[in-house]
Amino acid sequence: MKGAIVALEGIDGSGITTHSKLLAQRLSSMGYRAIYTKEPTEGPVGQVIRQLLAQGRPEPRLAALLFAADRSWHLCCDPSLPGGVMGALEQGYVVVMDRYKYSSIAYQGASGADPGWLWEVNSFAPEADLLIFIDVPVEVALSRVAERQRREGYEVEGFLRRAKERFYEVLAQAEARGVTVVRLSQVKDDRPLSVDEFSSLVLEEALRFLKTLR
Ligand SMILES: Nc1ncnc2c1ncn2[C@@H]1O[C@H](COP(=O)(O)OP(=O)(O)OP(=O)(O)O)[C@@H](O)[C@H]1O
Ligand SMILES: Cc1cn([C@H]2C[C@H](O)[C@@H](COP(=O)(O)O)O2)c(=O)[nH]c1=O
Repeated sequence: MKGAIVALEGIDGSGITTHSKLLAQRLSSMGYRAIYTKEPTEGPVGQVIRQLLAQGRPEPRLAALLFAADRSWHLCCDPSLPGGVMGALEQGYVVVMDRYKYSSIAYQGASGADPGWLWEVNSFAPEADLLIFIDVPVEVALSRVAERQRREGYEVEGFLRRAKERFYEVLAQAEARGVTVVRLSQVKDDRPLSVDEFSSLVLEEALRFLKTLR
């Protein structure tokens, strides 16, 4: 099977890391050649990004260019993957991405950068095959972020509300670019779904998509 990029996206505190890792684990246990990876990476540019995020919100064009540079390294050269993301895809991996280019268009867009320019700056990166957007109320996401020892630059209510609005626009634009987009709410009948319940929903959507590639 040719490889595929399954990108999980959402605002801080929506559970992207949790559910990306669980998805990669569950796909692997079912016999898929699946691998988890994240952006920003732990590579040289990713480390610079972390330093800037610890100080606040970077200037949007600077942030966009740094995230794009980190993405370029991730695609070609990240040693945690067999030949970077592109090498893993060539070897037939399902690459489960804990954030990808769509975070940049939403977050740096919400910071004031022009969306058209953001799409252009990230046009070198292949589109995801499947984009799963984890939809949680901002209040729920914020309550989870509040439990952390340290907050990073984007983890403030007003900004996350803007970023979430931008994500809705990005999802439509991604779909227009041929990406299969699935928006999954973490709340059902006014009740937040547990980690296991939501993880099963994510797996179900991923399996439904992967079966179309066979
Ligand atoms: N469906 C869920 N129900 C309850 N708690 C959840 C759910 N999914 C994730 N969590 C919890 O929410 C917290 C944040 O999850 P996680 O670190 O995966 O968020 P994140 O989206 O990656 O945030 P950030 O992008 O800021 O890193 C964790 O404590 C995780 O256990
Ligand atoms: C890939 C990417 C990420 N961000 C933002 C989103 C988060 O606030 C931080 C760090 O991400 P993490 O999931 O908490 O590790 O970076 C961004 O603004 N632009 C991007 O391209």
